[in-house]
Amino acid sequence: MAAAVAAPGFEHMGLDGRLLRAVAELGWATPTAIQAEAIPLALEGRDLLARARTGSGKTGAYGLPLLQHLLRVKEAQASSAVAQAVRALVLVPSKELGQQVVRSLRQLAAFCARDVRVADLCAETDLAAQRPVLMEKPDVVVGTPGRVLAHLSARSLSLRHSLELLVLDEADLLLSFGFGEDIKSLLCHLPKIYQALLMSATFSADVEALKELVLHNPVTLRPPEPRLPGSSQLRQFAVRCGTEEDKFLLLCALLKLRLLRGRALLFVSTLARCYRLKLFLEQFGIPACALNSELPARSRCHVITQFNRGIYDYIVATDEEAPAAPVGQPPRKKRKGAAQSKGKDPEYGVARGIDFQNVAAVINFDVPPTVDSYIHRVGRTARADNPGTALTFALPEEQDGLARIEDALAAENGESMLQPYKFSMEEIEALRYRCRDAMRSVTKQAVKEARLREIKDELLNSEKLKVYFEDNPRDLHVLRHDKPLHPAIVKPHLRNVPEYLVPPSLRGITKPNLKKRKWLRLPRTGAGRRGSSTSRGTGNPLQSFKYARRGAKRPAAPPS
Ligand SMILES: Nc1ncnc2c1ncn2[C@@H]1O[C@H](COP(=O)(O)OP(=O)(O)OP(=O)(O)O)[C@@H](O)[C@H]1O
Repeated sequence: MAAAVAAPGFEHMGLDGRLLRAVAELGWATPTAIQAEAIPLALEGRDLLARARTGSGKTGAYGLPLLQHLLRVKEAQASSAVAQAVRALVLVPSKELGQQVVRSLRQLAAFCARDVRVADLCAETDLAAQRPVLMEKPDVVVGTPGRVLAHLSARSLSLRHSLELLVLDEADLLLSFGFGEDIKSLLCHLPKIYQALLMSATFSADVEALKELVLHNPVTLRPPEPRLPGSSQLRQFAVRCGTEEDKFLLLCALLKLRLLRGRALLFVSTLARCYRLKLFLEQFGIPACALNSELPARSRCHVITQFNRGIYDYIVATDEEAPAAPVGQPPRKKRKGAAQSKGKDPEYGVARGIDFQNVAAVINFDVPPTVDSYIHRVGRTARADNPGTALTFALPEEQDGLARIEDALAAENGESMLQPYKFSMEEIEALRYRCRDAMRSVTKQAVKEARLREIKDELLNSEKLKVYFEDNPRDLHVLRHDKPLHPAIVKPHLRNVPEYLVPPSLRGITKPNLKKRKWLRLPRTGAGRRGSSTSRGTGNPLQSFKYARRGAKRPAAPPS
């Protein structure tokens, strides 16, 4: 993370002591570049348009001045008769991000929780259930534009006389998710004067249009840094695969032979592929959670929370997002109708903004559709100052897409960022037969059945999350989302990899049949998270063939 060296530390920013305590508790020693620039300006009351790379601490950059502002108002409120009111609104593009923002704001407000109340409108409860929360006039409301507008229209929320601060988080995504119209309608419910902060990982023509709508004479912050961390923190590899089978084989070798150390997010292009990959991994006894727009929001958020507690190692995610409208064209119409008719949640978003913790690697099992989508997916690793690795698997027909990404990254960084991942497939040929066997078992029908079963299970889980676990949060860990979805097709022998199938250079070193630990509860403090497994040791989770015996023929390791 690019910390601002010359900039003042948090303690010199004029922040309330309670906020400084929270910052220290989170283990934030110095402000990040964007925080160092944005916080003083926001505290002066300026409108901001801020772009900073993924994982660079944008939430703190707006969260701290927002809370500081509210604390000041509270102080004044104590001495005069100012009424309690909703003074700040944070608009987010997805429920997952909303939940995370609420969590971050509450962490930052941990020592002034009685003074500042944050309401979460992203939970999947219906409008009526959220009304009592809004009647209490929380100081901050966090929600998607659609949900906030619904409350404004139903008059369960009123901002016209009280709003003082508006934040648009992940502004580019708010538009590409089709919230443009909602935002426009929502603006009619706001007062004439308020401070606005617009945060985005990317700047596009759409964001410019939004800037015109909501910002007044803003300061534009664009720290001169590429959108992803440099190669000393984030190693990015392009893996050219000859066939679809090669992709599955390579992934199987990486995970089963423990060539890839640490936890990983695996991104695929479609829902069917999400379940295909999950079922494939199940064949080898590798549990993974699926994360996609078909699953109930409560389950999705629970998966992310549990992953961040260290309970799962792998998530297979589909980030289906509407591609941004071409430059110069108006933002797309909301895709609500189409998405909902297929049972998908238009307010779903995993690749963007979610602060997955301790992700050693992002694997693009399919090449992302756009450069932005690559940036956002890969931005889930190497967050804050942790190291990370990104591997992008590309079939011959995906090479053009990969080349576009390579060119864009090279133009941004002034050098080529994607290194070729030289892997000698011959070394893992012995696993090919098993891999083929597993792929054969994962038929279209099996995928369809797994998908249906998952939705059914997760709807039940979601209900449990609502009615039972809300009252008994200590029992939450018993609800898992990585159980096998189709045990009937699992061939038990595939779970164990006999020694003769292990590449000679790894025999006696890697332990593919060792049972993985089931539970790992990581401490939730900032300091604990930052001293994570990913940041220990060499920092390179691909320790592939580090242990290869001298003289033994070894498959090529990624260049270091
Ligand atoms: N000053 C800081 N020092 C150390 N860690 C920090 C600091 N500020 C934020 N972080 C941590 O960095 C991580 C990323 O922060 P955050 O989610 O705000 O990034 P972001 O810029 O919003 O990313 P994205 O664009 O992907 O949403 C979080 O785990 C957060 O706790």
